[in-house]
Amino acid sequence: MTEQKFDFEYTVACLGAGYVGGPTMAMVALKCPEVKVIVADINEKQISAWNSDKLPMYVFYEPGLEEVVKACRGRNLFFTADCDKAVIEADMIFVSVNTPTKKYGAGAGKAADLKNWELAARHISRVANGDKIVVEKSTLPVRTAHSMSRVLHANDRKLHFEVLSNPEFLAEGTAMKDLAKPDRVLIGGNNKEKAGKNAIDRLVWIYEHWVPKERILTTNLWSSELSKLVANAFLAQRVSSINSISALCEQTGADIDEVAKSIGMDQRIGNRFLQASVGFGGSCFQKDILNLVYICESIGLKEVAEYWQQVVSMNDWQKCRFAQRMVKSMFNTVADKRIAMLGFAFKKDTGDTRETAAVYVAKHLLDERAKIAIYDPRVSEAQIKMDFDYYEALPKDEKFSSRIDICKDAYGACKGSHAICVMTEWDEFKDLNYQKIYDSMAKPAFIFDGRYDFVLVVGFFYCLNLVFFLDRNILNLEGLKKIGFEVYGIGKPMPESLKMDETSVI
Ligand SMILES: NC(=O)c1ccc[n+]([C@@H]2O[C@H](COP(=O)([O-])OP(=O)(O)OC[C@H]3O[C@@H](n4cnc5c(N)ncnc54)[C@H](O)[C@@H]3O)[C@@H](O)[C@H]2O)c1
Ligand SMILES: O=c1ccn([C@@H]2O[C@H](COP(=O)(O)OP(=O)(O)O[C@H]3O[C@H](CO)[C@@H](O)[C@H](O)[C@H]3O)[C@@H](O)[C@H]2O)c(=O)[nH]1
Repeated sequence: MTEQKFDFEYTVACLGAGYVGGPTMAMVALKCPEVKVIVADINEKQISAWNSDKLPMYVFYEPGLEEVVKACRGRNLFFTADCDKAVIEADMIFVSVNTPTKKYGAGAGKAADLKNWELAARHISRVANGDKIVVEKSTLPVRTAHSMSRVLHANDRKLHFEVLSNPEFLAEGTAMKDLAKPDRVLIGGNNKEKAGKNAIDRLVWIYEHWVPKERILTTNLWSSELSKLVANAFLAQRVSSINSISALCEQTGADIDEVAKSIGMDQRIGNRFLQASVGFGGSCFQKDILNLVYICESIGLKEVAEYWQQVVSMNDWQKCRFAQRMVKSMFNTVADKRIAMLGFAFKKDTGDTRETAAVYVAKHLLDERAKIAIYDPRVSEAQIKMDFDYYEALPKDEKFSSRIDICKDAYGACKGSHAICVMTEWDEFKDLNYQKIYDSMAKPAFIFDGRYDFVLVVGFFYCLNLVFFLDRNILNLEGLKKIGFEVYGIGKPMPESLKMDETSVI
């Protein structure tokens, strides 16, 4: 991308051009035309994807993103693999590198792996030619800023680096909307010192271009770092809570739709994040809660650690429960049966598959020797293959192609299958011709709906105009029953035939 010459008032760079770094910086560039924005990544492939004419949808499918990138790229938004140049040019450097769960050594399976963050900090310290503001955009354990400040200052050139925490709260699939109209922007800094206050003011100035001042919160560093972990823990806790109740509904005849609506209309509880599902996925919830658990364990807060651990354990149980329900319903065997999996992404409107519930359900079914036919409108075959490897979902000595069939559409996946499981709430799954699908399947034809979608309903309550969500399974379960399907919906009263199977011995 050739760079045109403009006099920019200020330059920001971002190390890490992933799901967060790319969209976040694109929004800064859109809203702050006088600011030059450079997004740098050590992964050259990633950078050439951002610089390509059409953003590869399997890499960055995010509604509204392409339009913003096209409007700003080459004007005040630049993507580069030259991280040195980005650091040298920038007054402020966001660090938005990945901080996955550590897989080795102390804290393996729980603690955040800070390797990338430390490398980025060392890089900045090594090549910077002047004082810089360094902004934590990645999600990090509380008190990371302290360690990072030490790493950054371990240079012999007497440079000063002011570290801020500015965690990101966007959700994938709605990232551009979330960035354009955030509930709040959180900025943590050393608000006791002049340099810290100046740095906070600079970052506030950026966001003030489009975010109302009252939505920009400034706090101390540790509150900001911790708030990000806590926000995700609370959100995930709601999903695990409603999922725990979904199991109770299935056994008692209560209906999870009705329960969620009834409790959600209580304004103290609120109606969002009450959609029961096969389990939460995505790169953040599990990782961030485990990180919180690890921090609590490390400082001896055993009871607090156990409390939050249960949110993840409940989620694991829900994924497993869903897969077991499938096996039990299908006469306790799925060996050599073709099972159509509709959706593989961890939620709709994204091609992201990190920690997707689909791969865990698939693993369980493959252990039971099923054959799986997968269709997802935004996830490539290569990505699915990588996920099966990464999560070791395929039994040893089994070839991917002998057990997994990646299909071009839902009809192809369902054809000849004994069962369908809906793993992602893609809108297109609501409008399929289910009669045609039923006719093409082995009988009895089962359908297991692991997802809820919602319709927005505007209701009037006294004089107040209340907006609430009415939950429902992604599929019209009653309609499917009329066609002849054996239907299972999360949190729906279980049919008597399935209840019988529940008590049977494998
Ligand atoms: N994905 C989300 O929805 C989301 C939302 C809020 C916060 N977060 C947090 O933001 C951070 C980034 O998440 P993500 O989903 O964008 O990750 P990602 O894996 O999509 O992107 C991270 C990028 O950083 C690059 N990178 C790694 N080390 C680097 C270095 N030293 N210099 C330059 N580039 C480097 C990688 O090549 C990769 O492209 C994580 O801490 C995550 O927890 C993610
Ligand atoms: O009622 C609900 C809501 C969500 N989910 C599932 O929970 C997961 C996470 O969904 P969501 O939070 O919408 O997506 P993420 O992109 O993972 O966003 C979360 O994680 C980000 C990374 O930290 C944060 O920035 C966001 O604020 C936070 O919502 C997905 O599998 C959803 O299907 C449910 O099962 N039921």
